[in-house]
Amino acid sequence: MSLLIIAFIVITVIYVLHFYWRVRQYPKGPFPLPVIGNLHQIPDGNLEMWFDDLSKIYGPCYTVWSPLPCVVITDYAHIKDAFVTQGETYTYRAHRPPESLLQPHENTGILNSSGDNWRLQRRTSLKILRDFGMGRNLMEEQIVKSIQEMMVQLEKSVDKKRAEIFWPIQLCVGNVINEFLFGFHYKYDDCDRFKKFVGVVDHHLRILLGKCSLCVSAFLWLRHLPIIGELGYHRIKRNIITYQSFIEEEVEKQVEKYDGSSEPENFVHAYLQQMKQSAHPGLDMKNLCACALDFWMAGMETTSNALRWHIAYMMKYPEIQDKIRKEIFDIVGTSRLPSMSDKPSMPYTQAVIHEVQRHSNMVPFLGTHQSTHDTELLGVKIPAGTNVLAQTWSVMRNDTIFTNQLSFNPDRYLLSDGKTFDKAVLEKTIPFSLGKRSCVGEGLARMELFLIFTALIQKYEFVANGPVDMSYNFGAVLTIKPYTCEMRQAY
Ligand code: HEM
Repeated sequence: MSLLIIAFIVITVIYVLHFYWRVRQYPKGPFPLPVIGNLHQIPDGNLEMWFDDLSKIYGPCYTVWSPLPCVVITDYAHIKDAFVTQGETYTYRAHRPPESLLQPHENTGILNSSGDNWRLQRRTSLKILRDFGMGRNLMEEQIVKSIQEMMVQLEKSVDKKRAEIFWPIQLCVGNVINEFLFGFHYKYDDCDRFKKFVGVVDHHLRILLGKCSLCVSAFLWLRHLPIIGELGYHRIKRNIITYQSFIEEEVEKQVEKYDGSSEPENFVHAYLQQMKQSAHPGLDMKNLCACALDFWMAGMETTSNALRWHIAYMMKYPEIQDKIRKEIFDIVGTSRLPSMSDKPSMPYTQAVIHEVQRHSNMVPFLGTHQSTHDTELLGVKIPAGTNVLAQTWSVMRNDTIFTNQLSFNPDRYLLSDGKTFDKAVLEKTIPFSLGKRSCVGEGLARMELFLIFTALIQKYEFVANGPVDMSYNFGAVLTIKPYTCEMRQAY
């Protein structure tokens, strides 16, 4: 018995010494405890604020033990050094739950894959996106079609004194992705299936960041325990399985329809054509489904939520709303919808879109990047295999290039002529991240934000029903709380 106790003490001492030896290999952060790391200090919500507060104590590069070591970087210089200057070193993702649960097959798709397969899927998807954006610009046509349907819906069925614009915007953005991926639109009066899966994604983004999932991520065996396993693993997995089957059904339908050689009409067709033409073993059905799932997941909540933020800011700052509408009327008039060819002539509107993205700061930190080998970040040693979490929220909130950072001021993006963009300010506005893993859908998202936002402002004046509440729900995407508004005809 006493031998067992001595063995236990010796093992514990070795473990503790080894743990603190490891702690010294990483940038200094809040003091971690053996086994649990900083888990006891990690707040249940608003992680972005906690990370920001820590950066004021430990600087812009520090480690949080969750209980796995995670290096947090919170300023532009470190993010640029990691993802641009040393881009190749930080392209891997951490292959652990909860992120890895998104895909039914390991290392498939774009969002959570790594290495050669990530490179292949990203390259193929970007090629398809580019092909659809060229020539007659299918992407713009699809967005305009979705806008027209949304406008009809807003005109006929919404109580304009207390309008709820949540679903019209969601369906408009959802239909753009759906049309791009699978070539069909949901009808406004027949979209229960769509609503069900939006609910699944929304739930996923909320439950993803809980403490239980952090524990399971560090100690995989915990998923077999009753409560922690349920909260940190099984409920996330169950939630996402319904969603995966929805995507697989839609892909299947397109596979049956497409002959493999005619002009592709949507992403699934184009990917099938690539499979046939290149015969690359990495281009297969598993990866096709995984990419489609990533696009649905990454492209819908972000863009629809961004548009809801835009309208909320317009209600809070009616004088800015009027100024945009004046620019729209001057350049586009009222007889047609705004188009992408109008964009270069509308610097003020562009400045407002940049400022909404900066100020709402709705993607607080990026998916985990992992270092592939021992390296240094601006002189600080980072061991191979370290998870790096970049908090772009802090850059866009604190960087001194943004004078009066907390005020909402679109003019900060324009030089005194009111037309030329201030490149230094733009450079640090990074809602889509930087470098090799930056957002694949950035071009599409920017097009949607411009076309949908300007179409809404052209047609309606949005007036708040009472004080505008700019608070948000915390999650992987910071979502503005649901609101109603009055919609007055603008012309
Ligand atoms: C306002 C809208 C959007 C914002 C703010 C946004 C932001 C981001 C951010 C911050 C990342 C993470 C980059 C990193 O880890 O370094 C990302 C990745 C990604 N986004 Fe977006 N995104 C938006 C819209 C879209 C759309 C419309 C699509 C597709 C149709 C899309 C597809 C993706 C994909 C596939 C990735 C993973 C890239 C990779 O891991 O290589 N996003 N996005």
